[in-house]
Amino acid sequence: MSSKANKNRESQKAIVNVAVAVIHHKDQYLLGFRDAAQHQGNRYEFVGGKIDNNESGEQAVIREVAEETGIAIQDNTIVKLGRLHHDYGDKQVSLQVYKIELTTAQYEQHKHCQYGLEGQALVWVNKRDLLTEQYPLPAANKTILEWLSVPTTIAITYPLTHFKTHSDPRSAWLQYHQENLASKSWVYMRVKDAMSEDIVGRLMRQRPDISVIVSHDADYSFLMSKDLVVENKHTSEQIVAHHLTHTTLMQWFDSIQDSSASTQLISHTHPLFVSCHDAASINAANHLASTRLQQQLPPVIGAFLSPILMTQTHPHAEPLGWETWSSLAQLADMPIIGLGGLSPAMIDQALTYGGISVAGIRQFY
Ligand SMILES: Nc1nc2c([nH]c(=O)n2[C@H]2C[C@H](O)[C@@H](COP(=O)(O)OP(=O)(O)OP(=O)(O)O)O2)c(=O)[nH]1
Repeated sequence: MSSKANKNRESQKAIVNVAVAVIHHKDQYLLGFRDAAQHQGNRYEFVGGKIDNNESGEQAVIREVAEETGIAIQDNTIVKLGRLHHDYGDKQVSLQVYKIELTTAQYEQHKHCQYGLEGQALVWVNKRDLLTEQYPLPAANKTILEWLSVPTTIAITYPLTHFKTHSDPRSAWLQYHQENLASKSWVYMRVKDAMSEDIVGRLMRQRPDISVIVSHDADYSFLMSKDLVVENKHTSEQIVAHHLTHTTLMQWFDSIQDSSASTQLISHTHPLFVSCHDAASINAANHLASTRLQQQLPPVIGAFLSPILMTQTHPHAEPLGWETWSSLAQLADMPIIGLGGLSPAMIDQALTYGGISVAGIRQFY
């Protein structure tokens, strides 16, 4: 084989490790433009570049942002959003993606810069335009946009048993959530009752403003009915993701280890959230995330990692505490959502410890 062919083979096999910086100030996000001559050229990109040998992803992201934009981010909170592998055919990349919020002073200083330090065009775009793909990005970034769609707070419904003293618990559950859920919130419908589809469906019809996460194995096909168009939106569109409990996630993982068992089919239609409590379940979640990317299925967009603190709903579960939670969060290839004894105001603490959102029941409505 010629040395050129050998070289081609080598370059196809080698995975390029890249640090990617999602830099934003509130809803304004910074994009660069990739020159036509570059790999994946003539597209927008997040600031970033190759991770050097002996450099961590975080060190690389600080260096790349300084080299490309002159913005010094070493004192900002740098949160790992996720890691993903993408095969472009001519090149394989492993992206380590970080989210960095600039201070108002940093943003004011750089918001009018039209060119970066390497002569590349820079542009600030609003989040809605970014997520609706008004700015073409490399294909691998599709997953990053899905990760960014996850809001900083997620409300979780009370279990049906919370209303067990009421004469009609299902009506009480429905009325409580209909009246109390915050406008336009993302809500994880955790009813903990096998026969809950009808009340979840009714809540969705009564509150067309909310986006919902539902159990991956519940049957919501009735929401596809032609009649269920509320405020110009089809009710089924309210389902933004499916959810896998810790138990289901581990069952899926066990089934892929055991070649004689049939692997559980998990939603081909929606992105996924999973629940994790320890390193083993995060490992399973990482396998699930990479399997879905390989199969070009909607990605895993978040993992609820719990319990951080003592909770009233799970009084016997040993809390992880912030330090352990943080080291587990670092292992995950997807955005981490803090859960267990938190309030929405604890988002800054969650960011500092490596999470991107907080979730909960009582204080989140
Ligand atoms: N910076 C950046 N790179 C991205 C993004 N999405 C994505 O797939 N990539 C890919 C494109 C490139 O193959 C690689 C980035 O490496 P790079 O910026 O050092 O690549 P380059 O072409 O400038 O480097 P070179 O080979 O010319 O030295 O990661 C993104 O949002 N930002």
